[in-house]
Amino acid sequence: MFSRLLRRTLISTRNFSTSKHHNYKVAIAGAAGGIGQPLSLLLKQSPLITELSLYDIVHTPGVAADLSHIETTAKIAGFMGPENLKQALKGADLIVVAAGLPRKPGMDRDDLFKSNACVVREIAEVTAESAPKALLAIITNPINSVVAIAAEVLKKAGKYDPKRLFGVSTLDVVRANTFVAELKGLCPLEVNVPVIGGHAGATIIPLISQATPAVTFPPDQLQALIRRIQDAGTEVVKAKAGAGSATLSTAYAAARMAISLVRGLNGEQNIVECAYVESSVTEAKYFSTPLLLGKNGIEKNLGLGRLSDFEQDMVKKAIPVLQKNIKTGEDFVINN
Ligand SMILES: NC(=O)c1ccc[n+]([C@@H]2O[C@H](COP(=O)([O-])OP(=O)(O)OC[C@H]3O[C@@H](n4cnc5c(N)ncnc54)[C@H](O)[C@@H]3O)[C@@H](O)[C@H]2O)c1
Ligand SMILES: O=C(O)C[C@H](O)C(=O)O
Repeated sequence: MFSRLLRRTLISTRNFSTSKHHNYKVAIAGAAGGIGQPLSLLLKQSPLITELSLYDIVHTPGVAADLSHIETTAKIAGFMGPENLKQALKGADLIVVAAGLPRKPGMDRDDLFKSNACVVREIAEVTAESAPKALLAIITNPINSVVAIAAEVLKKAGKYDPKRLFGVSTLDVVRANTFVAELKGLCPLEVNVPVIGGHAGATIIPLISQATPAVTFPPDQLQALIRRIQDAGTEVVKAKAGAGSATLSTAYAAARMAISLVRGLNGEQNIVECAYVESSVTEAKYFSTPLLLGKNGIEKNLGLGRLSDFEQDMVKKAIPVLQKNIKTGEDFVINN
């Protein structure tokens, strides 16, 4: 009785539930990490996923053995080391990348580029070879730049489909929902705040004017709220004091995004998530906006919607920053 109740609770969490059952293979790169482990646990709860492939350069046999005892549908397989990456990704419908270094206090996300660029390049190269039709969802920072690396690698291999590549910025939406709910005394599950732009500092643009239910704040409280959403990653990095960055809330957010992508593949209607994707909505080549998801990944980019003057100004300021971040990613592929 208890276990059934627990299972129902886990799989009926917001956006995790589904009525149809199909066979989807999801691969997680970086599966033994601070995000990878709880993300794998959350995805093990989804009845839509029948195969969960766990890849890392360390510890995957242990993580896989542990998860494989859980009484849910997904079959678990663990793969360790680059020589097994091809097999880990083979035939995946969705690949989620949480591999690479996290921040320490005093660093910004761009400081991770040097170490994480190669990791994303390697996984994108093997994706092109092993699972060219997979949706590729990248959590690894700096998202603003590494999504461009994956795109360029896939283009080089002749396998790029802009509808299938996503930078996972769901955590910004999750945080915005939580903080707005706290300030207004609302249930967070009923709040939805689109967050557009990118995933670092001033490129994180919460659209409070488009929140549902509608909410308003005096200007100083609005400024403080936006600043808190933009700095929330740093808030966690500081609190963890050298032990890494957000892992549990990221795993929740990434699981929400992954399940939404799989529900889209499964033909469910009206699945909308914000993510950082190739875009013609602004002058920045990649930009996060709400996306309608479907059988081929992005069904429709829902665009910016109506912005307040303040939000328009934030977009204007974010564009040159994003353009610079994107160029860093593109140049890395050209020069290496
Ligand atoms: N998008 C977001 O919202 C968001 C939120 C939090 C963290 N992040 C980013 O996610 C990444 C992972 O964070 P974490 O806290 O899980 O770090 P972590 O160090 O705990 O885990 C990273 C894992 O990646 C593995 N790894 C390293 N190189 C690899 C490779 N070449 N192939 C496969 N696996 C490899 C490591 O062995 C480790 O298990 C970081 O870059 C972090 O900045 C993004
Ligand atoms: O802040 C970080 O470095 C991790 C992540 O991008 C976050 O927003 O928590």
